[in-house]
Amino acid sequence: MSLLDIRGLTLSTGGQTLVSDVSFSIAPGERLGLIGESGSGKSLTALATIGLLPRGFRVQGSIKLDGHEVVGASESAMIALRGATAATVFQEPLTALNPLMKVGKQVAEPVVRRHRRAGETVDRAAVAREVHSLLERVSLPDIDRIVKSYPYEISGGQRQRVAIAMALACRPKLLIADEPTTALDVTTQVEILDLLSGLVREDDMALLFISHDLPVVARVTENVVVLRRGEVIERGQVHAVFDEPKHEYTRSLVDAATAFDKALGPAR
Ligand SMILES: Nc1ncnc2c1ncn2[C@@H]1O[C@H](COP(=O)(O)OP(=O)(O)OP(=O)(O)O)[C@@H](O)[C@H]1O
Repeated sequence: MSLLDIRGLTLSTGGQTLVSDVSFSIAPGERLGLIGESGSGKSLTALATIGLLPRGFRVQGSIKLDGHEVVGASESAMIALRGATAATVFQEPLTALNPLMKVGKQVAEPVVRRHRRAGETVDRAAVAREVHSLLERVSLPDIDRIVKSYPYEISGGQRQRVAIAMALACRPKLLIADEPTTALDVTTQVEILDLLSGLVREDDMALLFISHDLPVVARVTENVVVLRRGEVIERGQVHAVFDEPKHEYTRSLVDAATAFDKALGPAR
């Protein structure tokens, strides 16, 4: 059974159809990239998957997340799925982080939530140990300082590592990463991409990775779906699509990205 199965997804608002008849699925452990230029409907598709579309959207079709229908699901049903089944990392880590709460406390929240869901009681020391090991897994330096820092006291790349640690704390079956490196400089982008890629493999998580950049997607996923103006125009193994794009639009994405690809260097 697919972990995520999207069939005929159509999203419209204010008389405009922004995503049209999109279908794709992700098997457990599979890494799928969703690419397309700005405004092609990538983020709306991701938000629909976790039931977080803005108000006023009409949703047609079906989204099954770990066998549960998301379209028309109640908020309480979605709360049960978010985090535990699908966790998210967004472009701007500040949106995931509370600016007024120290990093250690923020990472502790999903840890405690996960234990509560499992009906387990955990003491403060055990939570602190888990927070420490999560921050270690995302290769943050000087963890004792970082747990006591506010988000504005650490760098953008470090904030994104914290956001990834919070997603990992949920132990999700599916990680949805929406342009997680776009806001970062090229060197930090490469580090975060390689980190994400390694973590997803280690934990055998499935990954829905959203980007406008084909080389970025090629670095972390095996398959790709290409969106243009809300429609799927091409799909396949990422290297096949990269080497021999069938559609002119995909070709233009490949061409535009070549310079960046060179800057990335070889994948680990
Ligand atoms: N709340 C909204 N109300 C109306 N239109 C919206 C809303 N959110 C997004 N859109 C429109 O839907 C289209 C798809 O948006 P979406 O954010 O999914 O694109 P994207 O492919 O993720 O782009 P980007 O790479 O820039 O994030 C765009 O034309 C956008 O302007």
